[in-house]
Parts: sequence; C-alpha cells; structure tokens
Amino acid sequence: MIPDRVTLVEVGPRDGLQNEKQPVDTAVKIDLVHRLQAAGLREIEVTSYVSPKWVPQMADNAQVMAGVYRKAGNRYSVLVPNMLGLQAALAGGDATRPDEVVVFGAASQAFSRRNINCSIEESIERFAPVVAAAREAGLKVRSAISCALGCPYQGEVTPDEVEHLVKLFKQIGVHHCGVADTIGVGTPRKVQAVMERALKHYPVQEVSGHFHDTYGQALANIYACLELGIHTFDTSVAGLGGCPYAKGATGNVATEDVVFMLQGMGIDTGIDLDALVDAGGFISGVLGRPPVSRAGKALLTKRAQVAA
Ligand SMILES: CC(C)(COP(=O)([O-])OP(=O)([O-])OC[C@H]1O[C@@H](n2cnc3c(N)ncnc32)[C@H](O)[C@@H]1OP(=O)([O-])[O-])[C@@H](O)C(=O)NCCC(=O)NCCSC(=O)C[C@@](C)(O)CC(=O)[O-]
Repeated sequence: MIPDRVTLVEVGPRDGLQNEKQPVDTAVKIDLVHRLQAAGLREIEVTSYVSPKWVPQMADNAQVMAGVYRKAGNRYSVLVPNMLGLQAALAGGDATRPDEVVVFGAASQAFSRRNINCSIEESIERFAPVVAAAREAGLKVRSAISCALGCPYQGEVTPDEVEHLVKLFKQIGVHHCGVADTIGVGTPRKVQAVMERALKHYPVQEVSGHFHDTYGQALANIYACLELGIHTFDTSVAGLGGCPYAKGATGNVATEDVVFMLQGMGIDTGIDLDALVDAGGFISGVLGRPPVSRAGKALLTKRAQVAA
C-alpha cells in the first residue's frame, strides 16, 4: 500500500554542495540549512567529517554545525568515514554534536576503493568501532550503500552484492539502511528487486532510497519504492550535487520535484513547497545557475509571470 506520509531527508547542504569546485561560504551553508528547516524539512544532512584533502568543500564542517540554529525535534546528520571523523564530529560538544552519523560503503569493490580508499571488508572493519562508539554516544547510525544499482567502474551490480553489504552493516549495529543509486542508472523494477533485499534485514521504516537523477529515473524509482511501502527518501534542494568519485553523476533528485509529486498524490511531507522553492532559488543564485529542479524552475517562472 502506498504510504500516506513520507519523510524527506534533505542532503543538499552535504551531497549537494560537496562537489562544488568554488568554495561556498560557511555563512551560505548555514543560511541554506536555516531556509530548509524553515520550509519544514526536519531531517537534514548538514556536512561531512571526511578528509579535507579528499573533499575540500566540507572542510568547514565544525563551523557549519556550530552555526546552525537547531529546531527542536529536527534531526541533523553528518557523514563520518572513520573514527577520526566521528571524533571530530563529537569534539565540539553540544554546540556541534550531530543527532545522527552516516557511514558510507559501496556495493562494488571498485567504488569502495575510489571513494574511501579501502575494500568493502576493510571498510566494515573500519566502521565497526565507529558504529559502536556512535551508539555509545547515543547517536543514531545510518548507512549509505553506494552503487546499489550500478557502478561507474565495475558496471552491473547485483542484488546479491547489495544484500551482502546490507547484512554486514546490520551485523555491526547500523540502525538504518540507505540504498543509493549513485550514478542514477536504476529503473523501477531493478530498484524494487534491490529494496526487497534491504527489507529482508531492516523494517520498512529503517530503509530509505537515495536516487541521483542522472538518467531521469529518480521519480519513477521513488514511486516504485512507495509501492513497497518505503517512505523515507534523500533529496537535494534545487537538484544540487553529484559525487566527487562518480564522474558525470548529476545531483540527487530535487526536493522540489519530489514534494510536487507527493503533494499531487495527496501524500503528506510537512514541507511548504513555496518556501522550499525560495531555498532552491537562494542557493542557485549563490552558485550562479538556475535550479536543476523542474518543479522549482517552473514555479519560479510562474511567480515571475504573475509579478510582471
Ligand atoms: C576515508 C578517507 C579519510 C581515507 O583516506 P586515506 O588517505 O586512506 O586516510 P588515512 O587514514 O591514510 O589518512 C590520510 C590523511 O587524512 C587525514 N584524515 C583521515 N580521516 C580524516 C577525517 N575523517 N577527517 C579529516 N582528516 C582525516 C589523516 O589525518 C591523514 O592526514 P595527514 O597525516 O596526511 O595530514 C578518505 O578516503 C575520505 O575522506 N573519503 C571521503 C570521500 C567522500 O567524502 N566522498 C563523498 C561522500 S560519499 C557520497 O557522496 C555518496 C553518498 C553517501 O551520497 C551516496 C551515493 O550517492 O552513493
């Protein structure tokens, strides 16, 4: 049955901005988070505590976390690739402490090596103490399984390969299973086949989809997930983003497009589409290009016509 309520995890400030070549001001990143939460987003992936040599754009992680005015009941998450990342995320005490950390692995060996410089097995060895320490600190732990529908280096990725990593993350105590189509090659039936593997090990409320829209399949894939009852999705305002280690990957599916579709289906997200479009217009203006979001662009054009 199609769910009547969907949670969107806004990943624009992290996944969306990590790939920007020009440094984005810390104040802009903080402003973006504020605008997103004002639009009703209650789960926001704010930044990542990764090596600044690998992803320079996220080097101001602690300043961004410290600058965000937290709304009660919201969940603010950060990516951590290793213990150093977790320690850095916790070093600033309450002022910078995330509510959730995301550990990220890949269903393909090749992508694991490119993205986090180790094999899948080594990544699990590295993550096990991180997950234990995060749980000990009272944080929720989410996984991101990259390349679940295809890999830029390996090509095809099978549901068996995805399930293998799902099980490994479950064994080390990860609470939530995020399934990511890093290069956007998934199509609805394939997405369902992979999601069914995740649902064998995690309850539906702890499975989410993360779809890049490179081949224009993201909304169809989200609908395919809804058919399975999955009701949590990562999205990125204005369709920002890409992955530094997946050349040519476009951004995540735009939050505006997903909200527009869900509203049209009568599914509650708690998000104010107008305010969201404003947030998308704001960050697109700063980056000097129009939003990738089709709904965002259409609504901004309509507003301009009304104002003229
Ligand atoms: C995992 C590592 C660190 C291994 O990188 P490495 O070079 O193998 O690490 P190392 O342990 O050998 O350390 C090398 C240097 O990095 C430092 N270092 C080590 N760790 C940290 C840290 N946490 N924070 C800050 N500094 C760190 C460490 O201190 C040392 O500094 P040096 O002695 O040379 O001055 C590196 O590969 C890395 O940071 N990778 C992250 C890549 C990344 O962020 N990718 C994008 C996010 S994933 C994504 O976007 C996909 C997703 C989640 O959205 C889902 C999807 O669509 O697929």
